[in-house]
Amino acid sequence: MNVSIVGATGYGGLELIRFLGNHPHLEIASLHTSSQFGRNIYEENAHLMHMDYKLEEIDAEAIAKKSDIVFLATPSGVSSKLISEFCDLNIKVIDLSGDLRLQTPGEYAQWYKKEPAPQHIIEKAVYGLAEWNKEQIEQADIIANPGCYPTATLLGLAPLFTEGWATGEDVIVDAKSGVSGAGKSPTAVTHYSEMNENFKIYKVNQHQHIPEVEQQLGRWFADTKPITFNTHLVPMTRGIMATMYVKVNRQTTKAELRDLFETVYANHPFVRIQPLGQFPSTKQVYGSNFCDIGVDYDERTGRVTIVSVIDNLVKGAAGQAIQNANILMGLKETAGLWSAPLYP
Ligand SMILES: NC(=O)C1=CN([C@@H]2O[C@H](COP(=O)(O)OP(=O)(O)OC[C@H]3O[C@@H](n4cnc5c(N)ncnc54)[C@H](OP(=O)(O)O)[C@@H]3O)[C@@H](O)[C@H]2O)C=CC1
Ligand SMILES: CC(=O)N[C@@H](CCC(=O)OP(=O)(O)O)C(=O)O
Repeated sequence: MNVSIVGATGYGGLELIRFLGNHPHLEIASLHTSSQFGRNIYEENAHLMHMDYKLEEIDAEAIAKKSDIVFLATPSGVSSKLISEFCDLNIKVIDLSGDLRLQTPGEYAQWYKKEPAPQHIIEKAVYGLAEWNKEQIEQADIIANPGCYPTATLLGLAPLFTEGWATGEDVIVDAKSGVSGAGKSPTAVTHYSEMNENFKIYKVNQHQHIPEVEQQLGRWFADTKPITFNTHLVPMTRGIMATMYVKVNRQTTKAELRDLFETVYANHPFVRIQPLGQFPSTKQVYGSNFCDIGVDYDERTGRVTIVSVIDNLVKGAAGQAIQNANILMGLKETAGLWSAPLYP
């Protein structure tokens, strides 16, 4: 089966190329750019010197003739425009941006400060949280790949919200990301001398992933109230850690809580639950599609602490997009993705 990538020169696109290069069933048919036509992908990306792909312009009809799936690894505000061109063609679309995730266009305009995609397209898009929406993903024509922070957050909160443990109130998410989460172009916030030996909070109570997390929590548990969700930049290249604090509607024990997580994710190979008393670090998932989760119950406060880590570029972007492509094409979910994290 053939796939094409639009936005191939960005971090998400490059990570798609890295994994697809080893995929047993998906083959890269073409790579597309809005600014580097005719150049070879390795010219600015020396780590791909063993590959030979000319960057092509973005022509939806030509892409649909070559490929079964197109990945849009483009900034928000771009897919919302490109998507219409692909919609009437015989090709599946997996969008890595935030453009198709929010079902209410007004909410997208409010949080992204951009024009939303057409309503009929948003309605067709299936939210690609691969562990939870598998049946819908199998039938989808358009997949909205989840954001990096929402992936770590939702996988951590899902057992409580789907199994009737959540009160729906007072959820606090304290999340941190490596700098590659901000994409390839350096900015005044992300360049070396600003980020090295620094630690920053940003978009306080205004992060665009807040409505995405609340939307999915509300699907699982209708009485979900607004969450507190804040994000920090850490001077590392990859990785997200979301530390979450949640009140539950029962007295429990650490062991019972861990059993819940273990049971819920028993058939989901990419989610690994830590033994009791152990908590994950970002390095243990580096370069991989795993989401590792540690849990604890604080008897003094009645709060649950959940720590969830992913690699933002893999499970948080390209890896989950390929996992979704696998589900969409009826392949084994782990195809092309079953590799150990890079360590140390
Ligand atoms: N980085 C991360 O950890 C994550 C990113 N995402 C999302 O994935 C998407 C890609 O992110 P990322 O790869 O980090 O971003 P980058 O900024 O690294 O890359 C984006 C790419 O999009 C292309 N592009 C820019 N403008 C246009 C345009 N007008 N039309 C078509 N293509 C364009 C550029 O390539 P060229 O100039 O060659 O066209 C660029 O290389 C974003 O929406 C991001 O929010 C989601 C989860 C995690
Ligand atoms: C570290 C960092 O800056 N991360 C970005 C993630 C952006 C992203 O993935 O954007 P969408 O998913 O909304 O398209 C941020 O916090 O905005």
